[in-house]
Amino acid sequence: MKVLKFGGTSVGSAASIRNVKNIISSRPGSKLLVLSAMSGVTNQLVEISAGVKNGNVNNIFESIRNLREKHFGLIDELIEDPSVNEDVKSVISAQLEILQSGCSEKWSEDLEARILTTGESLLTFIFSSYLKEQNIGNTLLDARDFMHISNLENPDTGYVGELLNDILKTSEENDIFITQGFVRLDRNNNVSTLKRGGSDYTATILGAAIRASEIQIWTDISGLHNNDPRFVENTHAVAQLSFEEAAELAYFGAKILHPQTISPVIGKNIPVYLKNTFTPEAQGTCISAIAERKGLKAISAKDDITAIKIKSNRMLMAHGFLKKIFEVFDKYETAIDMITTSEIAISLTIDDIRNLDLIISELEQYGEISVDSSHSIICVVGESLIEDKGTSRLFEILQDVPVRMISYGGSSNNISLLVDTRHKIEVLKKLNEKLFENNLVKSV
Ligand SMILES: Nc1ncnc2c1ncn2[C@@H]1O[C@H](COP(=O)(O)OP(=O)(O)O)[C@@H](O)[C@H]1O
Ligand SMILES: N[C@@H](CC(=O)OP(=O)(O)O)C(=O)O
Repeated sequence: MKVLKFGGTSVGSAASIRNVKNIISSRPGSKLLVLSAMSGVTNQLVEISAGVKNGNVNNIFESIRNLREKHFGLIDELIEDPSVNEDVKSVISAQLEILQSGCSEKWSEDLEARILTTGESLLTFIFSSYLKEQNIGNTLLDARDFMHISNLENPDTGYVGELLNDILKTSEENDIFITQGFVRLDRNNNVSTLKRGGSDYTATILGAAIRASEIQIWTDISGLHNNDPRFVENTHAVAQLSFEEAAELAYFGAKILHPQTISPVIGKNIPVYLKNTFTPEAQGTCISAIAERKGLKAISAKDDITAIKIKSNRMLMAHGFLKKIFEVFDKYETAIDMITTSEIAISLTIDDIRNLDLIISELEQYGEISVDSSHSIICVVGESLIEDKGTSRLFEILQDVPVRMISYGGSSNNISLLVDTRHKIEVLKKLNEKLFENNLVKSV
């Protein structure tokens, strides 16, 4: 079985959905399709949840009306048979009524998750009905029956596999299974999400769970590009990446992949292909166990980074100092991304600032604290990158930009720079021009 994930733009209109149908019907073999909500829908649901939180009821009704029009319009374009059309609309109406009655509840994280995941339920039902009307047999699976993920960072794919395989065994004889991305049940069996963009993660969790032969992530661009195409011109798709290279790029901001997408498949050695729904013939990117070539592959950037500096003379020659600092971050379950030290100071970065005030007040006992928000980590990635003699040019290129921290040597595949977000686009452009366009860094 292969797992194929189609993102919001791939299911964002009737024309795109017809492309998806052509892609799946031209590829033989059994498939598990993971679908996102239509593009823009989850953003609207986020606004609805915010409306419930702030008591802004008028906007909620307006937004639910918009969602109804959008999905009814899609049904009218896709489903011709009047009685099927009507049946599908009545199921969608019922789901929107559940959404609306949920909006009269008191806001909670649980309610927010139920609101946010409605888009995937609506779209998968319409898509499954459309395929059936086109005589393409399929079974719609409710992700809440098997996406039982207690630990978001380290999902138990074995358990998910047991639940899903039991369901697959008793399902009708179909080659095509369809389920919702993004949704999970948490340790208390409440509906929750895999965080924004999480359908990619659903695909790799399910791929690992059923030991799929491969995972395909279909989106609106032909593979992972060597730089962020939203900010930089003349980028190109990277044909092949190792799991480690792709994991670094996803974690450090390459938006095409949810940050945790790669981790479930590394141990299972299942290849992941990134493909374009709108030009399916394009090669895209293959992510697999070994990097086929060494050297620079791509650059990504992760925003909303906060740098914390702890300055203390007590650090001089002292052992155990770093342990105490790390214990504070551990206590507040806050992950550290970058770290540099000198004899009297330590600088580190975090992206989760929910407990920043508490962390700072505890760190103050160890030294003088300074905090810089609105920074970006620029991550330069490639197998054995630091053996590449050309990388020293990186610092010449950036001599005009203030670099707050550098991480070099932690992994041989990655050099990270911390810059003020105001300089991010300038840095991405300069690196693209000098490292790729002038080809200063050669493969080692
Ligand atoms: N390095 C990169 N390579 C490819 N796409 C990238 C990269 N960085 C950012 N992107 C953006 O990611 C988008 C695809 O991701 P996303 O919008 O989440 O798609 P989907 O809705 O299919 O999940 C692309 O349209 C592109 O603008
Ligand atoms: N619909 C969810 C989940 C998702 O992964 O969407 P997409 O595949 O369009 O990034 C979101 O917008 O966050």
